[in-house]
Amino acid sequence: VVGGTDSLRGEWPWQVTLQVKLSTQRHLCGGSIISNQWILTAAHCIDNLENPNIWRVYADILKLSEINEDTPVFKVQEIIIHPQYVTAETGYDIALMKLDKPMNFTDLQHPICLPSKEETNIIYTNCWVIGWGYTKEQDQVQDILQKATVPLISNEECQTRYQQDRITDKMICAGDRKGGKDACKGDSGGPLSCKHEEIWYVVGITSWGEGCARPEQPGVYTKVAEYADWILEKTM
Ligand SMILES: COC(=O)Nc1ccc2c(c1)CCCCCCC[C@H](NC(=O)/C=C/c1cc(Cl)ccc1-n1cnnn1)c1nc-2c(Cl)[nH]1
Repeated sequence: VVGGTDSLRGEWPWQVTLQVKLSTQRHLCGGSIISNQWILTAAHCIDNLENPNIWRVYADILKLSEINEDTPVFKVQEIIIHPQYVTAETGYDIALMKLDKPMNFTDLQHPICLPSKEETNIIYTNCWVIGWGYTKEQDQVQDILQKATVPLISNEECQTRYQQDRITDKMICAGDRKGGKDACKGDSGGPLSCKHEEIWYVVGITSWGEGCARPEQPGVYTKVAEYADWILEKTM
């Protein structure tokens, strides 16, 4: 996250770090707890990593350095990638991971609400991008989970910023016109979390953008409300 600050422990109890264990293990993407056995993330995180057995899911983590062999970990029994996904820029950048066992919820690890399809005309004014990603374009993954507020912008304005791409109605954009705050490498798959009438919703999934926090280059997120039916069909 560019332009963010350190999160507090328990501030984002639905945020998980999705890690891949090959010869070594490392953070790959963010994800959101949406039920006791399902994690929501971006399909592009799974590119060429479709084998569920290599994934490790950690919840209730503030610092990546707190993860070691003794840290409670979830394995993944199933990965569902949206059937129309090809690349992040062309959309359908959404995937589900089924945990090998149901998670016990605590104050520090529990789900975020899904926005419902009917609520696609809510004006969200309190949205946060969260992650352990880079704080500038050439950087490295951060130890402490970062947070930054970003304003949602209209798809019409977003389309004017991305003439080479098609900003579809299943995408949502966020960022200040002057830049400065945005997701960056290592944040993708994580939630764009918006608080509305005292309840938090996963309004977006961090997907793509041209550089990080550049002026007039907003972040592009998968618009979760447009996939409510698909998520319920796959997870119920
Ligand atoms: C020590 O461990 C590490 O360093 N891990 C580790 C460290 C970094 C990375 C990995 C692992 C995952 C790579 C493959 C999967 C994922 C591949 C794509 C992914 N993109 C993003 O996270 C955000 C994109 C993004 C999103 C918005 Cl909304 C706006 C601007 C964006 N950016 C534009 N340019 N940069 N960001 C990414 N993630 C990384 C890179 Cl490198 N790129």
